[in-house]
Amino acid sequence: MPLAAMRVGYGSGEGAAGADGVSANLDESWLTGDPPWLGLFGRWLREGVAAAIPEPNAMVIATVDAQGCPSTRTVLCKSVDANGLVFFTGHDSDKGRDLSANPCASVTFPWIALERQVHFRGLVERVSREVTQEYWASRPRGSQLGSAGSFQSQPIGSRDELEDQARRIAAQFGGVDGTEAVPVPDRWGGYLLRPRRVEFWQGRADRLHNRVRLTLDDGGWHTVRLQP
Ligand SMILES: Cc1cc2nc3c(=O)[nH]c(=O)nc-3n(C[C@H](O)[C@H](O)[C@H](O)COP(=O)(O)O)c2cc1C
Ligand SMILES: Cc1ncc(COP(=O)(O)O)c(C=O)c1O
Repeated sequence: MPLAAMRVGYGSGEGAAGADGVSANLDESWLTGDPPWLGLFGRWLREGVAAAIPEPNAMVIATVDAQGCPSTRTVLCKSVDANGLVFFTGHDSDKGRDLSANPCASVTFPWIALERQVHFRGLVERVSREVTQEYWASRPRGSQLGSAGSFQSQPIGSRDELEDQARRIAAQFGGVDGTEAVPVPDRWGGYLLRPRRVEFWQGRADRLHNRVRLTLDDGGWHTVRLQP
């Protein structure tokens, strides 16, 4: 089928895997909690988990380099609370360098199977070393060794070289089957995105979608409905 002819209609509820609130129109009254995005975001995330969509906590994050050029890639959101969204990555990666130059990011949860997306934008800061260490300790040993064995976003000559490097570094900590703790590399850690703008999007028929945006200013959170 030609790309130009590929399209899916929204708003029938059929693609939505039984999630609540799909047939009803997204309404400002759904915004509950403090901050007011928290309740609905938590509900949609839980519905994504219940609907077994792949990696419901995956979010596409855009960062901007010192020249003002954006880049996007996917990361996993590892916690959410009233302060914002936490993810973990390499400080020397492209995104880590972008965030040092320009500590602002935008993320999208593309829950297409549920006919929904949520966008966040805000300032990003590093979490404390204690928070990073606690999350690191919860990761499988293989993932710890994978992160320790990779200098994220640096070039490497071949797959074999990457595997040799990872094996060498794993051996320093007793190897894949060892029991010696793998320390968190200094170059790896968590970031907190503190939202100042959040948009909930719900697909509807004939591209007449629902969009509700919340914005934080000195007076608190304001809600506005946007045209699709
Ligand atoms: C579903 C999925 C989840 C990912 N989660 C993470 C993550 O949590 N942290 C991370 O550093 N990279 C993650 N990655 C890899 C990134 O997308 C990316 O390739 C990497 O962070 C390097 O990005 P950069 O060079 O733009 O900094 C994930 C990739 C996918 C497809
Ligand atoms: C390179 C990389 N780092 C970190 C993560 C985050 O996941 P986890 O901490 O669950 O390993 C991922 C997930 O895909 C990843 O690909």
